[in-house]
Amino acid sequence: MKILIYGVGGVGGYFGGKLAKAGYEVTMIARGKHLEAIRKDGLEIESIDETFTIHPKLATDDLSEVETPDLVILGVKSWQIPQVASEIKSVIGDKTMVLPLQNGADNAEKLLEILPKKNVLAGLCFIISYIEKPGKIKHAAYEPRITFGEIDNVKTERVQEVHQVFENAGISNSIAENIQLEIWKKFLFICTVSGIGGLTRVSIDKIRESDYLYDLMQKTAREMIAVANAKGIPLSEEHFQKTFEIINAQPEGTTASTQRDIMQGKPSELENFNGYIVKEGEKLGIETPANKLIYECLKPMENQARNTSK
Ligand SMILES: NC(=O)C1=CN([C@@H]2O[C@H](COP(=O)(O)OP(=O)(O)OC[C@H]3O[C@@H](n4cnc5c(N)ncnc54)[C@H](OP(=O)(O)O)[C@@H]3O)[C@@H](O)[C@H]2O)C=CC1
Ligand SMILES: CC(C)(CO)C(=O)C(=O)O
Repeated sequence: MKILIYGVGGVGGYFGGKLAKAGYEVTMIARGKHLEAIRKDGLEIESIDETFTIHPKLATDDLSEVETPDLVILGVKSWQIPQVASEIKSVIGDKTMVLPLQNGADNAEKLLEILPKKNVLAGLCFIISYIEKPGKIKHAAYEPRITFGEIDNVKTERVQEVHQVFENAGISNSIAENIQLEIWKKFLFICTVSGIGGLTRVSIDKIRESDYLYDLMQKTAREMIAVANAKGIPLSEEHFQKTFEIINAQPEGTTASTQRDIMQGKPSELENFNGYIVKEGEKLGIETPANKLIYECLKPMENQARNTSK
Protein backbone atom coordinates (compact mmCIF):
# COMPACT_ATOMS: atom_id res chain seq x y z
CA MET A 1 0.00 0.00 0.00
CA LYS A 2 1.30 3.46 -0.98
CA ILE A 3 0.79 5.87 1.90
CA LEU A 4 0.99 9.65 1.87
CA ILE A 5 1.44 11.42 5.20
CA TYR A 6 0.42 15.05 4.85
CA GLY A 7 1.82 16.95 7.86
CA VAL A 8 4.69 15.27 9.70
CA GLY A 9 4.09 16.60 13.23
CA GLY A 10 3.38 14.78 16.47
CA VAL A 11 0.60 12.69 14.92
CA GLY A 12 1.64 12.34 11.26
CA GLY A 13 5.29 11.83 12.19
CA TYR A 14 4.61 9.09 14.74
CA PHE A 15 2.07 7.06 12.76
CA GLY A 16 3.86 7.67 9.43
CA GLY A 17 7.12 6.63 11.06
CA LYS A 18 5.62 3.36 12.30
CA LEU A 19 4.22 2.59 8.84
CA ALA A 20 7.56 3.32 7.14
CA LYS A 21 9.38 1.20 9.73
CA ALA A 22 7.07 -1.71 8.86
CA GLY A 23 8.21 -1.46 5.24
CA TYR A 24 5.29 0.39 3.66
CA GLU A 25 5.99 2.85 0.86
CA VAL A 26 5.54 6.12 2.74
CA THR A 27 5.79 9.61 1.25
CA MET A 28 5.86 12.56 3.64
CA ILE A 29 4.75 16.13 2.98
CA ALA A 30 6.65 18.44 5.30
CA ARG A 31 8.18 21.88 4.97
CA GLY A 32 10.95 24.20 6.09
CA LYS A 33 13.74 23.05 8.39
CA HIS A 34 11.82 19.92 9.37
CA LEU A 35 11.74 18.82 5.72
CA GLU A 36 15.45 19.63 5.28
CA ALA A 37 16.32 17.53 8.34
CA ILE A 38 14.14 14.57 7.22
CA ARG A 39 15.75 14.65 3.78
CA LYS A 40 19.25 14.79 5.24
CA ASP A 41 19.11 12.34 8.16
CA GLY A 42 15.66 10.73 8.03
CA LEU A 43 12.91 11.10 10.65
CA GLU A 44 13.80 10.01 14.17
CA ILE A 45 10.98 8.81 16.43
CA GLU A 46 11.78 8.69 20.11
CA SER A 47 8.89 6.83 21.63
CA ILE A 48 8.14 5.62 25.15
CA ASP A 49 8.50 2.11 23.66
CA GLU A 50 11.37 2.37 21.19
CA THR A 51 13.59 4.79 19.29
CA PHE A 52 14.09 4.43 15.56
CA THR A 53 14.86 6.42 12.43
CA ILE A 54 13.06 5.99 9.12
CA HIS A 55 13.86 7.21 5.64
CA PRO A 56 10.62 7.80 3.76
CA LYS A 57 10.48 6.88 0.09
CA LEU A 58 10.07 10.58 -0.59
CA ALA A 59 9.96 13.67 1.64
CA THR A 60 8.81 16.78 -0.18
CA ASP A 61 6.80 19.99 -0.03
CA ASP A 62 5.83 19.60 -3.68
CA LEU A 63 2.74 17.49 -4.36
CA SER A 64 3.51 17.32 -8.08
CA GLU A 65 6.33 14.88 -7.21
CA VAL A 66 3.92 12.50 -5.50
CA GLU A 67 2.49 9.32 -7.07
CA THR A 68 -1.19 8.55 -6.53
CA PRO A 69 -1.43 7.07 -3.01
CA ASP A 70 -3.77 4.34 -1.77
CA LEU A 71 -4.09 5.99 1.63
CA VAL A 72 -3.56 9.59 2.71
CA ILE A 73 -3.22 10.25 6.45
CA LEU A 74 -3.78 13.88 7.35
CA GLY A 75 -1.50 15.04 10.18
CA VAL A 76 -2.12 18.77 9.88
CA LYS A 77 -4.27 20.83 12.27
CA SER A 78 -8.07 20.94 11.83
CA TRP A 79 -8.15 24.44 10.42
CA GLN A 80 -5.72 23.39 7.67
CA ILE A 81 -8.00 20.62 6.37
CA PRO A 82 -9.86 22.69 3.72
CA GLN A 83 -6.63 23.95 2.14
CA VAL A 84 -4.96 20.53 2.23
CA ALA A 85 -8.10 18.87 0.77
CA SER A 86 -8.03 21.28 -2.17
CA GLU A 87 -4.34 20.58 -2.74
CA ILE A 88 -4.51 16.78 -2.60
CA LYS A 89 -7.32 16.69 -5.18
CA SER A 90 -4.61 16.67 -7.84
CA VAL A 91 -2.89 13.51 -6.55
CA ILE A 92 -5.70 11.30 -5.32
CA GLY A 93 -7.25 8.65 -7.56
CA ASP A 94 -10.66 6.93 -7.61
CA LYS A 95 -9.56 4.43 -4.98
CA THR A 96 -7.51 6.69 -2.68
CA MET A 97 -8.72 6.79 0.93
CA VAL A 98 -8.19 10.02 2.88
CA LEU A 99 -8.10 9.56 6.66
CA PRO A 100 -8.23 12.60 8.97
CA LEU A 101 -6.88 11.99 12.51
CA GLN A 102 -7.46 15.50 13.86
CA ASN A 103 -9.22 16.44 17.05
CA GLY A 104 -12.52 18.23 16.44
CA ALA A 105 -15.94 17.05 15.30
CA ASP A 106 -16.24 18.02 11.66
CA ASN A 107 -12.98 17.08 9.92
CA ALA A 108 -14.59 14.45 7.68
CA GLU A 109 -17.46 16.86 6.94
CA LYS A 110 -14.93 19.48 5.83
CA LEU A 111 -13.25 16.94 3.55
CA LEU A 112 -16.62 16.03 2.08
CA GLU A 113 -17.16 19.66 1.06
CA ILE A 114 -14.13 19.37 -1.23
CA LEU A 115 -13.42 15.71 -2.02
CA PRO A 116 -15.70 13.03 -3.51
CA LYS A 117 -17.47 10.92 -0.89
CA LYS A 118 -15.76 7.74 -2.16
CA ASN A 119 -12.37 9.12 -1.05
CA VAL A 120 -13.27 10.09 2.51
CA LEU A 121 -12.85 8.07 5.70
CA ALA A 122 -13.30 9.40 9.24
CA GLY A 123 -11.01 8.87 12.22
CA LEU A 124 -9.31 10.05 15.36
CA CYS A 125 -6.27 9.12 17.38
CA PHE A 126 -4.88 9.08 20.89
CA ILE A 127 -1.24 9.92 21.56
CA ILE A 128 0.89 12.62 23.21
CA SER A 129 3.58 13.51 20.71
CA TYR A 130 5.24 16.54 19.17
CA ILE A 131 8.14 17.74 17.03
CA GLU A 132 11.03 18.01 19.50
CA LYS A 133 13.36 19.52 16.91
CA PRO A 134 13.52 19.45 13.11
CA GLY A 135 13.66 15.82 12.01
CA LYS A 136 12.67 14.41 15.41
CA ILE A 137 9.29 13.32 16.81
CA LYS A 138 8.91 12.72 20.51
CA HIS A 139 6.16 10.36 21.65
CA ALA A 140 6.05 11.38 25.30
CA ALA A 141 3.07 9.48 26.74
CA TYR A 142 -0.14 7.54 26.05
CA GLU A 143 -0.45 4.19 24.29
CA PRO A 144 -1.01 5.36 20.70
CA ARG A 145 -4.29 4.28 19.13
CA ILE A 146 -6.30 5.00 15.99
CA THR A 147 -10.06 4.55 15.64
CA PHE A 148 -11.47 4.93 12.14
CA GLY A 149 -14.05 3.82 9.64
CA GLU A 150 -16.19 4.59 6.64
CA ILE A 151 -18.38 7.65 7.11
CA ASP A 152 -21.46 5.40 6.89
CA ASN A 153 -19.87 2.83 9.27
CA VAL A 154 -19.97 -0.03 6.75
CA LYS A 155 -17.05 -2.39 7.42
CA THR A 156 -15.87 -2.44 3.84
CA GLU A 157 -13.02 -4.52 2.50
CA ARG A 158 -10.90 -1.39 2.17
CA VAL A 159 -11.19 -0.37 5.83
CA GLN A 160 -10.36 -3.93 6.83
CA GLU A 161 -7.29 -3.69 4.64
CA VAL A 162 -6.27 -0.45 6.39
CA HIS A 163 -6.89 -2.16 9.75
CA GLN A 164 -4.48 -4.93 8.70
CA VAL A 165 -1.88 -2.42 7.52
CA PHE A 166 -2.00 -0.68 10.92
CA GLU A 167 -1.79 -4.06 12.67
CA ASN A 168 1.25 -5.01 10.59
CA ALA A 169 2.88 -1.73 11.61
CA GLY A 170 2.19 -2.39 15.31
CA ILE A 171 -0.34 0.43 15.53
CA SER A 172 -3.17 -0.36 17.91
CA ASN A 173 -6.36 0.42 16.00
CA SER A 174 -10.01 -0.39 15.62
CA ILE A 175 -12.76 0.01 13.06
CA ALA A 176 -15.55 1.88 14.81
CA GLU A 177 -19.13 0.64 15.07
CA ASN A 178 -20.21 4.31 14.94
CA ILE A 179 -17.33 6.56 13.94
CA GLN A 180 -19.25 9.81 14.49
CA LEU A 181 -19.99 8.77 18.06
CA GLU A 182 -16.32 7.90 18.66
CA ILE A 183 -15.24 11.25 17.26
CA TRP A 184 -17.69 13.08 19.51
CA LYS A 185 -16.71 11.03 22.59
CA LYS A 186 -13.14 12.17 22.19
CA PHE A 187 -14.26 15.68 21.25
CA LEU A 188 -16.34 15.85 24.43
CA PHE A 189 -13.21 15.28 26.49
CA ILE A 190 -10.73 17.33 24.49
CA CYS A 191 -12.92 20.40 23.95
CA THR A 192 -14.04 20.41 27.58
CA VAL A 193 -10.48 20.54 28.90
CA SER A 194 -8.64 22.47 26.15
CA GLY A 195 -10.46 25.83 26.15
CA ILE A 196 -10.60 26.13 29.93
CA GLY A 197 -6.98 24.96 30.04
CA GLY A 198 -5.96 27.64 27.57
CA LEU A 199 -7.84 30.29 29.50
CA THR A 200 -6.61 29.39 32.98
CA ARG A 201 -3.16 28.31 31.72
CA VAL A 202 -2.93 25.55 34.33
CA SER A 203 -3.02 21.77 34.08
CA ILE A 204 -6.20 19.71 34.44
CA ASP A 205 -5.49 18.75 38.08
CA LYS A 206 -5.32 22.45 39.04
CA ILE A 207 -8.57 23.20 37.19
CA ARG A 208 -10.23 20.31 39.07
CA GLU A 209 -9.34 21.91 42.42
CA SER A 210 -11.68 24.85 41.74
CA ASP A 211 -15.41 24.19 42.25
CA TYR A 212 -16.21 27.11 39.95
CA LEU A 213 -14.00 25.81 37.11
CA TYR A 214 -15.15 22.22 37.56
CA ASP A 215 -18.73 23.42 37.23
CA LEU A 216 -17.78 25.44 34.14
CA MET A 217 -16.22 22.32 32.59
CA GLN A 218 -19.42 20.41 33.29
CA LYS A 219 -21.56 23.13 31.72
CA THR A 220 -19.26 23.14 28.66
CA ALA A 221 -19.70 19.39 28.30
CA ARG A 222 -23.49 19.51 28.78
CA GLU A 223 -23.79 22.12 26.02
CA MET A 224 -21.70 19.92 23.74
CA ILE A 225 -23.99 16.98 24.38
CA ALA A 226 -27.05 19.12 23.56
CA VAL A 227 -25.47 20.20 20.27
CA ALA A 228 -24.40 16.62 19.45
CA ASN A 229 -27.89 15.26 20.18
CA ALA A 230 -29.49 17.92 17.97
CA LYS A 231 -27.17 16.70 15.20
CA GLY A 232 -28.28 13.10 15.77
CA ILE A 233 -25.12 11.98 17.60
CA PRO A 234 -26.15 9.73 20.52
CA LEU A 235 -23.88 11.19 23.21
CA SER A 236 -25.51 10.41 26.54
CA GLU A 237 -25.32 10.89 30.31
CA GLU A 238 -23.12 7.78 30.38
CA HIS A 239 -20.60 9.50 28.08
CA PHE A 240 -20.74 12.61 30.26
CA GLN A 241 -19.96 10.53 33.38
CA LYS A 242 -17.20 8.62 31.61
CA THR A 243 -15.62 11.86 30.36
CA PHE A 244 -15.46 13.24 33.89
CA GLU A 245 -14.03 9.96 35.16
CA ILE A 246 -11.26 10.46 32.59
CA ILE A 247 -10.84 14.13 33.57
CA ASN A 248 -10.67 13.16 37.25
CA ALA A 249 -8.06 10.49 36.53
CA GLN A 250 -5.63 12.74 34.63
CA PRO A 251 -2.28 12.86 36.40
CA GLU A 252 -0.72 16.07 37.72
CA GLY A 253 0.61 18.36 35.02
CA THR A 254 -1.64 17.07 32.18
CA THR A 255 -2.39 19.58 29.43
CA ALA A 256 -3.97 18.96 26.03
CA SER A 257 -2.15 19.80 22.77
CA THR A 258 -4.57 22.60 21.86
CA GLN A 259 -4.15 24.13 25.33
CA ARG A 260 -0.38 24.04 24.83
CA ASP A 261 -0.73 25.80 21.45
CA ILE A 262 -2.86 28.51 23.07
CA MET A 263 -0.39 28.95 25.93
CA GLN A 264 2.55 29.16 23.52
CA GLY A 265 0.78 31.92 21.55
CA LYS A 266 0.48 29.72 18.45
CA PRO A 267 -2.61 29.53 16.21
CA SER A 268 -4.82 26.94 17.89
CA GLU A 269 -7.89 24.80 17.18
CA LEU A 270 -10.12 27.17 19.20
CA GLU A 271 -12.42 27.78 16.20
CA ASN A 272 -12.77 24.00 15.71
CA PHE A 273 -13.42 23.38 19.41
CA ASN A 274 -15.47 25.84 21.52
CA GLY A 275 -15.96 28.07 18.45
CA TYR A 276 -17.53 25.15 16.59
CA ILE A 277 -19.95 24.44 19.45
CA VAL A 278 -21.00 28.10 19.64
CA LYS A 279 -21.63 28.30 15.88
CA GLU A 280 -23.45 24.96 15.65
CA GLY A 281 -25.49 25.98 18.71
CA GLU A 282 -26.53 29.20 16.95
CA LYS A 283 -27.57 27.23 13.84
CA LEU A 284 -29.53 24.70 15.87
CA GLY A 285 -31.13 27.17 18.34
CA ILE A 286 -29.20 25.79 21.34
CA GLU A 287 -27.82 28.13 24.01
CA THR A 288 -24.09 27.60 24.64
CA PRO A 289 -23.11 30.30 27.21
CA ALA A 290 -20.21 28.35 28.78
CA ASN A 291 -18.58 27.61 25.43
CA LYS A 292 -19.26 31.19 24.31
CA LEU A 293 -17.54 32.62 27.38
CA ILE A 294 -14.44 30.51 26.77
CA TYR A 295 -14.46 31.17 23.03
CA GLU A 296 -14.92 34.94 23.29
CA CYS A 297 -12.27 35.26 26.03
CA LEU A 298 -9.71 33.35 23.95
CA LYS A 299 -10.57 34.82 20.55
CA PRO A 300 -8.55 38.06 20.82
CA MET A 301 -5.48 35.99 21.72
CA GLU A 302 -6.20 33.64 18.83
CA ASN A 303 -6.51 36.59 16.40
CA GLN A 304 -3.24 37.98 17.70
CA ALA A 305 -1.50 34.60 17.32
CA ARG A 306 -2.74 34.32 13.74
CA ASN A 307 -1.69 37.89 12.84
CA THR A 308 1.81 37.46 14.25
CA SER A 309 2.29 34.02 12.62
CA LYS A 310 1.54 35.46 9.12
N1 LIG B 1 0.10 15.87 19.15
C1 LIG B 1 -0.74 15.17 19.86
O1 LIG B 1 -0.35 14.65 20.91
C2 LIG B 1 -2.13 14.95 19.40
C3 LIG B 1 -2.69 15.73 18.40
N2 LIG B 1 -3.95 15.43 17.95
C4 LIG B 1 -4.53 16.21 16.85
O2 LIG B 1 -3.83 15.87 15.65
C5 LIG B 1 -3.78 17.00 14.77
C6 LIG B 1 -2.34 17.29 14.43
O3 LIG B 1 -1.70 17.73 15.62
P1 LIG B 1 -0.14 17.67 15.82
O4 LIG B 1 0.44 16.48 15.16
O5 LIG B 1 0.09 17.86 17.27
O6 LIG B 1 0.31 18.99 15.04
P2 LIG B 1 1.79 19.45 14.69
O7 LIG B 1 1.78 20.94 14.65
O8 LIG B 1 2.79 18.74 15.53
O9 LIG B 1 1.95 18.89 13.21
C7 LIG B 1 1.34 19.43 12.09
C8 LIG B 1 2.39 19.44 11.00
O10 LIG B 1 1.77 19.70 9.76
C9 LIG B 1 2.63 20.58 9.06
N3 LIG B 1 1.93 21.25 8.00
C10 LIG B 1 0.81 22.00 8.05
N4 LIG B 1 0.49 22.47 6.84
C11 LIG B 1 1.45 22.00 6.00
C12 LIG B 1 1.69 22.16 4.60
N5 LIG B 1 0.87 22.86 3.83
N6 LIG B 1 2.78 21.57 4.08
C13 LIG B 1 3.63 20.84 4.83
N7 LIG B 1 3.45 20.66 6.16
C14 LIG B 1 2.37 21.24 6.73
C15 LIG B 1 3.10 21.54 10.12
O11 LIG B 1 4.20 22.29 9.67
P3 LIG B 1 4.47 23.78 10.28
O12 LIG B 1 4.93 23.56 11.69
O13 LIG B 1 5.50 24.30 9.35
O14 LIG B 1 3.16 24.50 10.22
C16 LIG B 1 3.45 20.54 11.23
O15 LIG B 1 4.73 20.00 11.05
C17 LIG B 1 -4.51 18.11 15.52
O16 LIG B 1 -5.84 18.12 15.15
C18 LIG B 1 -4.41 17.71 16.99
O17 LIG B 1 -5.44 18.24 17.78
C19 LIG B 1 -4.67 14.37 18.39
C20 LIG B 1 -4.16 13.57 19.37
C21 LIG B 1 -2.91 13.85 20.01
C1 LIG C 1 -6.01 13.94 24.99
C2 LIG C 1 -4.94 13.63 24.03
C3 LIG C 1 -3.60 13.69 24.69
C4 LIG C 1 -5.12 12.18 23.59
O1 LIG C 1 -4.70 11.87 22.38
C5 LIG C 1 -5.07 14.57 22.85
O2 LIG C 1 -5.75 14.27 21.91
C6 LIG C 1 -4.44 15.90 22.76
O3 LIG C 1 -3.68 16.32 23.64
O4 LIG C 1 -4.69 16.59 21.76
